[in-house]
Amino acid sequence: MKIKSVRARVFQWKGKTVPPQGNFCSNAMDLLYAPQETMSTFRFHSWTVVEIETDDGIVGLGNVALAPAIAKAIIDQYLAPLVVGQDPWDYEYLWQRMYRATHAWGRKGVTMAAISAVDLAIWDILGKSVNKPVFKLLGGRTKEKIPCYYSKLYRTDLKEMQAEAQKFLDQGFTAFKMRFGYGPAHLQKGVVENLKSVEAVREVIGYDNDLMLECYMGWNLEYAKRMLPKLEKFQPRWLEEPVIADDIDGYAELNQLTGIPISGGEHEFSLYGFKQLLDRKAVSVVQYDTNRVGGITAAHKINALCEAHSVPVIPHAGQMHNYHLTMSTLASPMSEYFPMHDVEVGNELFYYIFDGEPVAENGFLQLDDHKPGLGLTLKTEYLKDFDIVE
Ligand SMILES: O=C(O)C(=O)C[C@@H](O)CO
Ligand SMILES: [Mg+2]
Repeated sequence: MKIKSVRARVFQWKGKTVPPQGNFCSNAMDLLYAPQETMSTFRFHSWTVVEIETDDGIVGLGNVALAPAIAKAIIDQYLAPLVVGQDPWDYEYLWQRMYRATHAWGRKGVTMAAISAVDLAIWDILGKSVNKPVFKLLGGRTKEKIPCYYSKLYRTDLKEMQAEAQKFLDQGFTAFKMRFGYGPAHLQKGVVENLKSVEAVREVIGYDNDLMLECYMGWNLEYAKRMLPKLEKFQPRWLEEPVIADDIDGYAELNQLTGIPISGGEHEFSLYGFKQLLDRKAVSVVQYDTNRVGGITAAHKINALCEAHSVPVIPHAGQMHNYHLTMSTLASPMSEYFPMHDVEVGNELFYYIFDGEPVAENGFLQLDDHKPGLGLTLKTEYLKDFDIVE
């Protein structure tokens, strides 16, 4: 079997979006004076879809959400020529070819995200060519079904957050991730508001359900050191991305500071990036995203590294490319789960592009043993809401 063609298209959402609401998610731009709404650079309103066709007519689907137009350019100009004419079963060789050919300017960020999209499509081909789901090629079914946590609860009016938490508690979720709205720039009032929001959600879900706290790189070391002791009484399962991804020393200091585990990794890349995080005990939960970190080829290696370090892997974002990694290893106890809703930040855009995503039931997800490859197809229902750039 040989790769015949690589097609990368950018799906640009032009449908309805929920307008940004104030401080609904702390983020790295909060620490700067930013004339526009600070979360604007972290909205995912476009997505690049990669379709790789083989000489015997199998089409593999990959995807990338980070800087999708740039990722497409990297795929078209640099990565596609490296894989066309090659055997997709030589996936390690092809991954190394893409990684080393772009090493001078790649390694992390959008280049590794572009490599991930090509790698996902290759693994989709592999599964389809042997009529097996990808997780069966990685280690098989390690769980009867995948526990997942409800992830949204952006900072809005406290009563609205409580109603949202109650709605999904009633749907059987036993784990919830909420977002802080405030950071160092919002002074002591922001500290009080942050603590109020955690108290409000705990009031609804109680203490026999898990609560995870998301900072999305919006704090700094000094502020996180002030906040962590104040948060201990709420017994969070983890505090996520308190500082920017490059501040590994900051992560490591915070991870030893209190009994609250620090999580991160959705903005880290490659096996080497996670070796650094684990060697320095910077995180207690690893959260790579398989469409960023280097695809399935890289994520599978990182799963083994995490197993050796006894650090759990709970990939960022849910989505099918991550579910296969979680299903295939005991090192990954659960998945993140975004429900489908109106397009807001954009993590939910995946549902408008692809069919095949499992819907959570009572806080669990199921994968089909008999659905080959990643188990996704392109959805046609919302095509009118996208401009598609070839
Ligand atoms: O789901 C996460 O962990 C994210 O970081 C998503 C991002 O949009 C902030 O909520
Ligand atoms: Mg996150």
